[in-house]
Amino acid sequence: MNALHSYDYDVLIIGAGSAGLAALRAVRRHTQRFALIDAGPWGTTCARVGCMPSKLLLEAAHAYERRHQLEAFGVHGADQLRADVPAVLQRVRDERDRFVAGVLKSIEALGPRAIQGRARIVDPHTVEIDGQRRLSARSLVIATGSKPHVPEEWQTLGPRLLTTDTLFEQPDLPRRMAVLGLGPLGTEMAQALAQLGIEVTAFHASATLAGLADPKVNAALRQSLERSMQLQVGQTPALGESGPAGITIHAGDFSTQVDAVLAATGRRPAIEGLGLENLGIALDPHGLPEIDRHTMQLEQLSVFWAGDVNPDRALLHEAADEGEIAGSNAVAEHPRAYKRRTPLAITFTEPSVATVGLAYDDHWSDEVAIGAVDFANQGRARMGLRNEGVLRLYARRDGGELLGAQLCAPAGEHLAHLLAWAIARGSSVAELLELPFYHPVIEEGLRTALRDVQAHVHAARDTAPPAYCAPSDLDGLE
Ligand SMILES: Cc1cc2nc3c(=O)[nH]c(=O)nc-3n(C[C@H](O)[C@H](O)[C@H](O)COP(=O)(O)OP(=O)(O)OC[C@H]3O[C@@H](n4cnc5c(N)ncnc54)[C@H](O)[C@@H]3O)c2cc1C
Ligand SMILES: NC(=O)c1ccc[n+]([C@@H]2O[C@H](COP(=O)([O-])OP(=O)(O)OC[C@H]3O[C@@H](n4cnc5c(N)ncnc54)[C@H](O)[C@@H]3O)[C@@H](O)[C@H]2O)c1
Repeated sequence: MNALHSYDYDVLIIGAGSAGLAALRAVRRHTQRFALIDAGPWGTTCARVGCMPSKLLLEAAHAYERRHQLEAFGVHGADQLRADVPAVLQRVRDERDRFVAGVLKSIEALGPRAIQGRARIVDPHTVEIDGQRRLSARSLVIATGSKPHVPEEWQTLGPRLLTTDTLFEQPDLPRRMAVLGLGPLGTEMAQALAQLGIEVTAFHASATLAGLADPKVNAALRQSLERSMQLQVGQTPALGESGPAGITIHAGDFSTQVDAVLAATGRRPAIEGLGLENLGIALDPHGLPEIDRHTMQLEQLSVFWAGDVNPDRALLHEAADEGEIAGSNAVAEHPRAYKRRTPLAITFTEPSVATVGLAYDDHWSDEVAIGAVDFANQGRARMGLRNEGVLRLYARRDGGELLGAQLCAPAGEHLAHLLAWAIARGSSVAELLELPFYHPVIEEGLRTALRDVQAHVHAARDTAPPAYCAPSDLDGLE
């Protein structure tokens, strides 16, 4: 790259989250003339209030939930078990703090190149910090993340309104809670709270839970959630009276009283006061620029965009990829276009939920063949009393290329990875059926779904199994 020393820096990265830190790693391979600006708190959303504490809470909840199966396994006395919610939350924070400490250590090592302050863009090469000093750079990376969005009426609840920014800081949780919004985040937290013994009523404005477009998978998730909580889906809840006795919430004819509300009503890009209007580019009605997701470049500017500030795929691995692309292009002579990965999104409920590759569409024509497995009678799942959920596969009818999947299934997070890897490699269903399947494993359920979809595929080539695995042997294994 041309080091144009008329600027203070080669690159300024705004936002030290997972995307900003990935951009930093890419930038450092080429130049040491960079600075990382964050308004704080430092430590990343993922480690502080996102992926890590939420999964820690879910692990505790799932462990406690297993007590319901112990009697059936022949293990007695599980009814004596109690979840100590303050202790659960303390472990969440202790472990979370370890993850955050690792991030903070890497920031400290940057010395003065880590700048504390709120950044505002003045022009495509200039950033103002806290309205005071100005810094200039050849390139900017904007990675300011997102923030919980809570409809105004619920904000009147004051401290009885929680978001995932505040949930994990609670010393204890009340007896009755409402969860508003069952996107991936609300679904995870509603199940965690319910499994820990809190009376949860979950409200969801649409009928589609955890972003699932496939109605059969959605129905399976709904059935599983309803075992531990009261669900009100398909209408927007309204806040009724709130007093010392509780908070009243209505949804149509239904009403209930709770002690606190967790709002999981979506997140919005953190662009307020960022000065995007000073870049001189077109912004949509939400104030967001159009982004080329292969270069992460904003129009022809030397300004790059990464992470949840782009609401397109607000996931950790996508934020990291976008940071890598943005950082690499911020120091490149000419921005390069990078291939993006196969879509993969997981919701860590039990059974877990995933969307892989092409998402289900109600309007698909005959070009897409669908296959499925129901885990109710799947051998290994039954052994572990985890026999619920469905997996649906979508393949190109002509030739059988695997295109996508949605699932709510035992070990779903692992099945989803196998499927994402197969889709990324362009594998056909027939090719996947040639691969080994051990016995007895949950993956045999995936094989059932592969066979089901294969039955609806028009083979493009000779799909006879290889000689070492005759068709009759395959039948015998199930
Ligand atoms: C509860 C929860 C659970 C999640 N679980 C998962 C999961 O299991 N798997 C998964 O893949 N994803 C999960 N996610 C999503 C994942 O956490 C995000 O995709 C990821 O953290 C986004 O990283 P980021 O760098 O874009 O944003 P952030 O980490 O939020 O970083 C943005 C940074 O920018 C700073 N900033 C903002 N504005 C300014 C400004 N004007 N000046 C200076 N600094 C500024 C902020 O202080 C912040 O530090 C979860 C999210 C939440 C909330
Ligand atoms: N495990 C994971 O991968 C994971 C976990 C959490 C979040 N995330 C990511 O974080 C992002 C944010 O997730 P999210 O679940 O917060 O947001 P979301 O936008 O996906 O879901 C919020 C849901 O709340 C509903 N809603 C909005 N207002 C409502 C109201 N007043 N009452 C009831 N329902 C209401 C909406 O219909 C929407 O479906 C997602 O893009 C997701 O990719 C991922």
